[in-house]
Amino acid sequence: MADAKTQVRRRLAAGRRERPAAERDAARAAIAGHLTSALSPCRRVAAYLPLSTEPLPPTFAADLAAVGVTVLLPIVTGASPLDWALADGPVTTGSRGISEPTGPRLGPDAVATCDVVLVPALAVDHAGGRLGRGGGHYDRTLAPLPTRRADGRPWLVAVVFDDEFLDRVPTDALDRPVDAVVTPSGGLRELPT
Ligand SMILES: Nc1nc2c(c(=O)[nH]1)N(C=O)[C@@H](CNc1ccc(C(=O)N[C@@H](CCC(=O)O)C(=O)O)cc1)CN2
Ligand SMILES: Nc1ncnc2c1ncn2[C@@H]1O[C@H](COP(=O)(O)OP(=O)(O)OP(=O)(O)O)[C@@H](O)[C@H]1O
Repeated sequence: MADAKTQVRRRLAAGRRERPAAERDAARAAIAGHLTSALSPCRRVAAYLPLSTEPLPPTFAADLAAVGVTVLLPIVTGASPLDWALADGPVTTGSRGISEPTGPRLGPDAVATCDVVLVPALAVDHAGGRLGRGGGHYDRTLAPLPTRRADGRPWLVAVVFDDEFLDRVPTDALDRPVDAVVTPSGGLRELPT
């Protein structure tokens, strides 16, 4: 029998596939507006190139770079923590249909040098619990960061549609809570983690 996370993931992934394109595009535009104004003062941001169903516009990383932010993008390297490269060069199609940057690899530790990490999620709860796609890529990547923000680590921001910000999502001990969530209608909100 599929575990609790798998069942919730299936439901949320189906919801994303069924979401009308016009609704998705309006949500993407709202999220980009919230994030661009909040993140434009940052020095370095770890973003990602979205899949076709995700609530971030495909141009978001380039748009943020265009306002002077250094933007890093993830590269999947098997079961290791994600590697990173700058968003300023060409992209290629990497593992599982994800677009990946082709520039020099900065190494997994580069994530720690960012002010903010945008974290993809299928859902987030009010305590910062995050449900990802199940690869554990972000959990492994974020695990080495200090637990407390006072110890100097990036702000972790999950990006979801309105109806994916839930009271509770299934989590386990390896799941790293996020510090904030951005939704189209709610904007960028800090979470009590
Ligand atoms: N945009 C984005 N980049 C990311 C992630 C993510 O969730 N979103 N990841 C987070 O860890 C890592 C890649 N992990 C992934 C895990 C599963 C699938 C996946 O299920 N792909 C489907 C196609 C989905 C679609 O088109 O919507 C497939 O292979 O069938 C993709 C990426 C790193 N980069
Ligand atoms: N810090 C870690 N070190 C090693 N393995 C880990 C770590 N965190 C998670 N994993 C493993 O990764 C797999 C997927 O974890 P989980 O279901 O929490 O993924 P997820 O959070 O949905 O995915 P992602 O982080 O890619 O968005 C599990 O087998 C889990 O044991």
